[in-house]
Amino acid sequence: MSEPIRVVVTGAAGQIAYSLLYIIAKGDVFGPNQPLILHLLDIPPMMGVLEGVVMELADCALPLLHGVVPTADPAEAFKDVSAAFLVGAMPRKQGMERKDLLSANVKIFKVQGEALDQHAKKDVKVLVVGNPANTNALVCAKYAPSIPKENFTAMTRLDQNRAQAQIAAKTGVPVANVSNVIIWGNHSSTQVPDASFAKVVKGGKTLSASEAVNNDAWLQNEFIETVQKRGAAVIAARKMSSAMSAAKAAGDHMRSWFLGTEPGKYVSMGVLSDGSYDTPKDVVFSFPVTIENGKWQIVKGLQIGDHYRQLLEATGKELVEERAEAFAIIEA
Ligand SMILES: NC(=O)c1ccc[n+]([C@@H]2O[C@H](COP(=O)([O-])OP(=O)(O)OC[C@H]3O[C@@H](n4cnc5c(N)ncnc54)[C@H](O)[C@@H]3O)[C@@H](O)[C@H]2O)c1
Ligand SMILES: O=C(O)CC[C@H](O)C(=O)O
Repeated sequence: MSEPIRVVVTGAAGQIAYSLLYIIAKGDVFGPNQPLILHLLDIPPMMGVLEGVVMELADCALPLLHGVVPTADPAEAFKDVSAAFLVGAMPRKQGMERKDLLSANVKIFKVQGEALDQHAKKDVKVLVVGNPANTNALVCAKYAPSIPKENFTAMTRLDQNRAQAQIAAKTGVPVANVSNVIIWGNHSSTQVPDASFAKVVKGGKTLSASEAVNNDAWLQNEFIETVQKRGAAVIAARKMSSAMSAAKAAGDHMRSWFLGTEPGKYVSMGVLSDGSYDTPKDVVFSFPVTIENGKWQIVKGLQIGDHYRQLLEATGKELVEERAEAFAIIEA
């Protein structure tokens, strides 16, 4: 068995962390032979709640969990970590606009970028879950200049999982039989769920999603809207933001990053745009990626249809606007 790695989860006393910590500590993310020391960061008023979470982690009696460090001090939380799940931020509640989150949350990611820069391992892999996730990841990367920019990513895996689940339900196959659905752009209602290159295994055959669904109008309209609005639908029903599914997706994202993608398959991640597919550069944009040896690469050369091209433009425009707003707030 290898030496334990240090993994930080911020917002550790919150909803998403409550599911995520168990997923990580039982070995679903870094593999069954990788022991861990979990660093749990939250704000001072939440230290009592965090104590309860620490008790429960102990009571789970998980063999891979070699230590737990609960703290309200970012320097201690980020010390020597190899992986960072940045969950801690305010979630949107009913009646709040997504833009309200920008002013509430963006400064957290400046502080945490600086703390990562000073205290984390230089090859730390950072996943931003806290919303607005793409722009928060951009801010975090900017304030951690000693860590490579490609080590900062934002979560669109929940959108990918939602899209896969919609296609599985429509075609009557288990969700694992659906692959290569793409999420382009921002983790917001402008995101572009795109099944043009998706595959569905049905009746022993591998089909395109278009063949399997046999309803392109559904794929180009209702499917896209359902996935774009799924987070809001969960908030309306639960009166709280998605948590169990968000935790599962965070685990999936980091697992793919550490352990790689399967041959012929790709996953979607918010990464710093290099301008591929005519997207704006220097925003964190979700692309399809393949991953090998801990390094992601944008899948190139896909032929994007006109319908999707226009949607990609709109989500890119939103990210450019968010970037301007975020840095205006930070620099004010
Ligand atoms: N990217 C996605 O797909 C996705 C999906 C679901 C939720 N989210 C976002 O994840 C975030 C967390 O959601 P939640 O439901 O767990 O919220 P929550 O309110 O239950 O928990 C958030 C926790 O973060 C803590 N926190 C606040 N500021 C902090 C700071 N500076 N440092 C450390 N901890 C801090 C809070 O005290 C709280 O315990 C929200 O912004 C939500 O919108 C993203
Ligand atoms: O605030 C929202 O609209 C979405 C919350 C969360 O990011 C989700 O996708 O479930």
